[in-house]
Amino acid sequence: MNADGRTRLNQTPEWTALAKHREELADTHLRDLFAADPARGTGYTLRVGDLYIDYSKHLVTDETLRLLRELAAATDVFGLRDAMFRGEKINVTENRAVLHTALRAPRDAVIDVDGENVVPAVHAVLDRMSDFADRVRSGEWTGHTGKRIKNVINIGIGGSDLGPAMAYEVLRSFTDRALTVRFVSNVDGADLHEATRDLDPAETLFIIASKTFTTIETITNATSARQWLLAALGDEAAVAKHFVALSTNAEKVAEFGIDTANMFEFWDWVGGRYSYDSAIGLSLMIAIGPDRFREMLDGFRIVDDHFRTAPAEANVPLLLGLLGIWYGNFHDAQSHAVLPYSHYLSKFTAYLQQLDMESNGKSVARDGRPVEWQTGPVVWGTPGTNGQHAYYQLIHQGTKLIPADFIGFAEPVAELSEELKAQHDLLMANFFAQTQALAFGKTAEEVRAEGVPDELVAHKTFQGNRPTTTILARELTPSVLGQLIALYEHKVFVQGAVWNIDSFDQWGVELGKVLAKRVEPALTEGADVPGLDASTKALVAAYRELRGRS
Ligand SMILES: O=P(O)(O)OC[C@H]1O[C@H](O)[C@H](O)[C@@H](O)[C@@H]1O
Repeated sequence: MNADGRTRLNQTPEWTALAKHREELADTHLRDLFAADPARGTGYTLRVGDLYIDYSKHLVTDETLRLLRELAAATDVFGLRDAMFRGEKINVTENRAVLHTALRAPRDAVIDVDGENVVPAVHAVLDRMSDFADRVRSGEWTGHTGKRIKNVINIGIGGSDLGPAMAYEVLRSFTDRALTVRFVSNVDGADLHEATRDLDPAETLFIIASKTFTTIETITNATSARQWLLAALGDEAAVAKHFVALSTNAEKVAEFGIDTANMFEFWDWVGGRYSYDSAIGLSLMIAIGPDRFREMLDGFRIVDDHFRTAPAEANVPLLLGLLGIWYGNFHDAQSHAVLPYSHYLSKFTAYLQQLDMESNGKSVARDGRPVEWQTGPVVWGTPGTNGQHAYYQLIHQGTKLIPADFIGFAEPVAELSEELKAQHDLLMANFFAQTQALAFGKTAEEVRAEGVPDELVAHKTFQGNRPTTTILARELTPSVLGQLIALYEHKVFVQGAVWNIDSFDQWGVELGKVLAKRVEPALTEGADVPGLDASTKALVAAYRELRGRS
């Protein structure tokens, strides 16, 4: 038993049963599974909202799915889910509620944290954001000199960057094209330089996004942005018209010099990587408008409701989470590829990397004891067609098992010309062809039958049996984006619940931050930093020499 009263995961009978079942299936090929069940292609599918989910090309049978659901039941995934939705402090190491779902709750919902209903505050901020976004979009909110705001720059990092940056890209065709919206995250001065070099400060609004408002990269970039603005406008008072803050920390916002009247608030029960549907989404809301932002929230809510109420057999986030566990814990898969067949989803996987890897990249259980089972996978991927001409070789014929999600849309984006829309069928032909090739491969007999010389047969054979999920929707809309993100949020939740880890803290990012602060004086002043190891010391010396400082 654990300190939290739970049997160690890998000692449960459900785990052992899955390990045994895995052995029994060792020689089963997807070709066999499809041959045995002609209805598999339609039977192994689910719908949630506008999403059609095909999981038939997975190395699973009804029995596998039953055993996986038993594991979920034994680990009380739904119990933890209900505790999350109720606002219980399931982020145990930070003693916090986990309530990103409250960010998209309807106005009349009641969700208490420490005896207070948080929903009215959520809607009050959304209303203020909407009002502000409308004023910027209409030109009513002007810069210090009276010029209209034409450029919006979000300065933030991690969860205060990836969400809005990704969603802006995804929903580009819904944005006000007259506005230039950019995202600066890297403390490398080149990032801010490139984002501002062709802009007029008098027309530029900076949105400083930071949950804590202590993140050194963001504060450094925000300070430089203020200097850039003041160098041009020369008046401290200009800051009030060109800087707004998105944060949970009013004190630090005021300390930085932004009037808290220009601050949009969120709360410690919203994790950074779960925050882009909070005030952190302000840049996105300015770009797409409040109505579309709310459509996106509605999309999130569709999947929240589904996750909360659908029975285990039809629960899509549960299914996707369990499939990941099947491969990561019982097939030794180390990574998970997310391969969108949409140019607009180019930053989607980067966003998921933080969502998944910061949440489930843990090696101690909730009781603080080391886990004896694999936890979160390496998540990676880029838009699929480009990947096909680069790394798909390894997915098709390499030695590693890489389960993958394929995400595609039936309709091209509305604003494309007819000629460009005509390319969509070719895009989607690739989409369908790839999962077929991955699942079914090409046997040596088939290769031989094509007249391939004997010495090349092995090279041209595709083993197949590579599992994929296909996620298909009619079109890419704000609602569909919300649905997709909520789907992955809850998938990550399911996996963390089974693994019995805290998916909502991120202590693993702290050490590097502390060391960076300690190392900096060694770079700038040549200070003798105590505790520097021999390798780092030599590297610092080389750096100083290269910069002509020694
Ligand atoms: O929003 P902030 O407080 O500036 O934090 C920005 C990011 O930095 C941290 O180091 C965490 O790893 C992330 O979870 C967070 O999203």
